[in-house]
Amino acid sequence: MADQLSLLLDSAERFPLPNGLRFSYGTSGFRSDGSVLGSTVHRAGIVAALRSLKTGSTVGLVITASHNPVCDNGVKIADPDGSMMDQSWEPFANALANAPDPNSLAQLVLQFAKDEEIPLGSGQSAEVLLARDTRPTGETLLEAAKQGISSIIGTVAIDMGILTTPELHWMVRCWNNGTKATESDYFAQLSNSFRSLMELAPHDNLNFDTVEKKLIVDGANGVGGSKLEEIKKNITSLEIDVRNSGKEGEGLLNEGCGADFVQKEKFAPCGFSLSDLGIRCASLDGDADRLVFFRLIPNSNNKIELVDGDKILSLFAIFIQEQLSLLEELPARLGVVQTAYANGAATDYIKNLGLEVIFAPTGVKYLHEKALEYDIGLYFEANGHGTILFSKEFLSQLDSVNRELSSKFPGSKKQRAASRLVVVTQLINQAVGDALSGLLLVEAILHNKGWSFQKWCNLYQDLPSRQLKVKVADRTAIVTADAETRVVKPAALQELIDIETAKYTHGRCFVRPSGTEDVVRIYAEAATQDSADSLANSVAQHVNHILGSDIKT
Ligand SMILES: CC(=O)N[C@H]1[C@@H](OP(=O)(O)O)O[C@H](CO)[C@@H](O)[C@@H]1O
Ligand SMILES: [Mg+2]
Repeated sequence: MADQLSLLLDSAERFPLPNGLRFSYGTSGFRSDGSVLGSTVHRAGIVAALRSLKTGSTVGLVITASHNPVCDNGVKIADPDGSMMDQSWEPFANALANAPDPNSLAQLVLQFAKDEEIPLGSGQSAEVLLARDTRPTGETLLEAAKQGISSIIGTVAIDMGILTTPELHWMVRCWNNGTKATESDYFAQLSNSFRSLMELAPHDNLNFDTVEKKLIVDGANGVGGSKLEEIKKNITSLEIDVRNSGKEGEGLLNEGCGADFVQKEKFAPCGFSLSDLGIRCASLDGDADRLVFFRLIPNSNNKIELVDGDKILSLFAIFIQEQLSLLEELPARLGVVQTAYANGAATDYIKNLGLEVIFAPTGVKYLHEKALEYDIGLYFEANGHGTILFSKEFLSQLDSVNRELSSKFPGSKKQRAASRLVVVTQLINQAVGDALSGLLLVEAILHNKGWSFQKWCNLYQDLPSRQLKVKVADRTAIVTADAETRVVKPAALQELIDIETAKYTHGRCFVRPSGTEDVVRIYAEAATQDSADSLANSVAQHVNHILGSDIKT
């Protein structure tokens, strides 16, 4: 233990906590300006090493700030099954990130190891897979993570290189399952399962004219574009044109492009023009875990028709439900998880399909957790982050139904439905929402259904909505309940929200503190855009009065 202590102290000495800053493991890990994150990432390395020791499995650590500006960076930890680190460890991660000096850091580690019965210093080995996105501060921060990891005796850091966030999560999951886990395995799994699903399209409802072969993808000048270039080498049935791929001269990461920009601004990203009219387009975020689709609207100054996470979710739900309806021998409890940001029209649409819809607070870790409660759990945030989870029991039943049908009724409708489901389980990234795997699944489903982009858009009409953000002195003064749909503190605020909302047809409004930015977010929905804008504005004024702030859009 003495060796362990001196190793920790020496290592922590090299990464002092910057003066006056506090770090918090928010909705999606620690995030801040990349230049001040050395100590945080070093300490996240320690947390990851301990997590690996505790679980006796490999864990992951990824350095990224997703859709945030290029100067930002961040770090998050993946658990052995590829999901986000168990939330019960977040308070420790927070305490460690803010430990004022090496001594208190070491004491926190020793105490936590004792409380959690982590075999620290026992000779047990541990492993952390590392990855980073393309941000300029990534390389230095990766070194900080490595030093944090190696300050826990017996832990090995394995650098997997520059990856999308979902690739790293996928690798951790495969590594622990003992299945192939390299990047070329990931590419092969995606392209092979995509090809298989395309080939399983019913022969009788195909109309190749309506499903355009061409897709233009905005890579947000992040890490996803170059990965898609690799995947597309093995795909012939779809013509993919990658823009904003992060190559020299193409523009800055997430600036005027990317899924966050497209979804919030409802404008075409840079690099797109009127010559792209009529073509189906998609947009990834900087670390390729979010996905939205869009199409330019003629004569509209680059405005777009948006297909957001809610509509991707609806498409996936319809497709899975359709296959299941052909397979009465395969009963499955299907559940859909959304957040309060889901458009009311989307929720109504999914409920009308006869599906169970439940709500979770913002942040995929919360949605993922709820989706695990079903045989098939589908979850999406409106901003395009989501996936489909299949329970172990369902997967094994599906496998045996598929085998039986393949031997008894090969080529039958039922057998093809079972095969489609099998392929979906291989194409979708079950570790975490993955823009690349989601994109290929969307494309294969549109092809299977013979659906044009228009048909998909027309599933339902979104209710007009408006999002605002307000900077306040202390956003933690707002406490919410019921999956963030109600403010419980300050109570007067909820009363005012209720009074404002009641003034509008189809009015809905909620307020919550962001988990990634120092702001309070306001969301409003109503029958017309003017009403949604006015509802959001009046609630923002109330937030302003009660908490003291400036309104930002
Ligand atoms: C309204 C919104 O889009 N919120 C985003 C944003 O979280 P906030 O807690 O709202 O800042 O970033 C999260 C991480 O990417 C994402 O999960 C979430 O959906
Ligand atoms: Mg992201």
